[in-house]
Amino acid sequence: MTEATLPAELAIETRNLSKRFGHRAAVDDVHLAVPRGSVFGFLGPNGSGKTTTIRLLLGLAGATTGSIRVLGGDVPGQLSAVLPRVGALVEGPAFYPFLSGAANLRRLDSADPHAPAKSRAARIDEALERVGLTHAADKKVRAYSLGMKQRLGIAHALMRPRELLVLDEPTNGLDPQGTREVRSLVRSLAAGGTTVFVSSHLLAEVEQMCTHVGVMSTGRLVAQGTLRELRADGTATIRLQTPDIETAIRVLAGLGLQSELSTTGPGSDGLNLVSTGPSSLQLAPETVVAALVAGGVRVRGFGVENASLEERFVSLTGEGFDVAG
Ligand SMILES: Nc1ncnc2c1ncn2[C@@H]1O[C@H](COP(=O)(O)OP(=O)(O)OP(=O)(O)O)[C@@H](O)[C@H]1O
Repeated sequence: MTEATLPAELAIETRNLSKRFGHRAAVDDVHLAVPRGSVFGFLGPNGSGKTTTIRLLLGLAGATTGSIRVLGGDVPGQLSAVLPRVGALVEGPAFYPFLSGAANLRRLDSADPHAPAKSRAARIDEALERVGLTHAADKKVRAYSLGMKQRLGIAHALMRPRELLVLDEPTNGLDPQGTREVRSLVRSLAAGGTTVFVSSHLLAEVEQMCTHVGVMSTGRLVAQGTLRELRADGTATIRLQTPDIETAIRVLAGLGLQSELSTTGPGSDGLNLVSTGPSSLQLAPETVVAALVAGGVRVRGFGVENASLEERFVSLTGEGFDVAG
């Protein structure tokens, strides 16, 4: 293997990871590969096993079988070396409503034996600034909106330099404004070089925030890769109306498309052809039409449909996703 073909270093890697509750596998033979520097969207419908996987990654629950490496260290074996380098927001931290945001961070940080007391005040200021809460530092948390509380949770995760942030459904329950705040925060953290592993049941959200995606369905990881790779895994469909069926089939085969006659379409007399091929062919309509015309095909009707990411996920999981954010 040459250097260029070596896989990028992984921030998270699991092999054969499974977690059973009684007879039911909440996580079923999952091989996760999260590259360093990625914003990895862990996408799946409710109940598909995302939270359970995250709890395993953080050593909050034990796996039934399989292995986990986080930032190069074994979990749970090397958890004490790994965890200080990981910031996590799982199930939302419990804040005291009668204390200010800054005072809550002080309490949480002083309870952390690894956190140096000397730099505490400066670290709190910096974390609040990174999540855009400096103006509300002295406000009591009971006066915070949900979005502000969520950002305070992320500030807590950022109190010390982190190589990896794990966020479980960070926009759940937020209003559109809070959702936008958290999404833009995730993007800015990633721009600063932190690997972010973020779970979501919203496809649109993952498309907006993430570079990579892993799709969970009933405990199994049914696809993972870059967003671009997953889009390219779909099917492109071309519909053509022409009297020159034989020639058209030949020309389209030359472009990598398989054709069959169709009874539906604009032509009612057997002149409709439906051709399919992988979306990765990235065929532009003008390219296909030009090839047909150059091959002597009389094009009387033509259309291209590329499978959307949503259709791809529905076909993978057998379920619809909420596509709105
Ligand atoms: N402690 C537990 N005991 C028994 N079953 C559990 C336990 N924790 C989770 N499960 C089950 O495992 C499955 C996966 O749950 P999990 O919470 O990981 O899914 P999820 O994708 O995070 O969904 P959600 O977004 O609703 O939290 C579900 O069927 C759930 O009921």
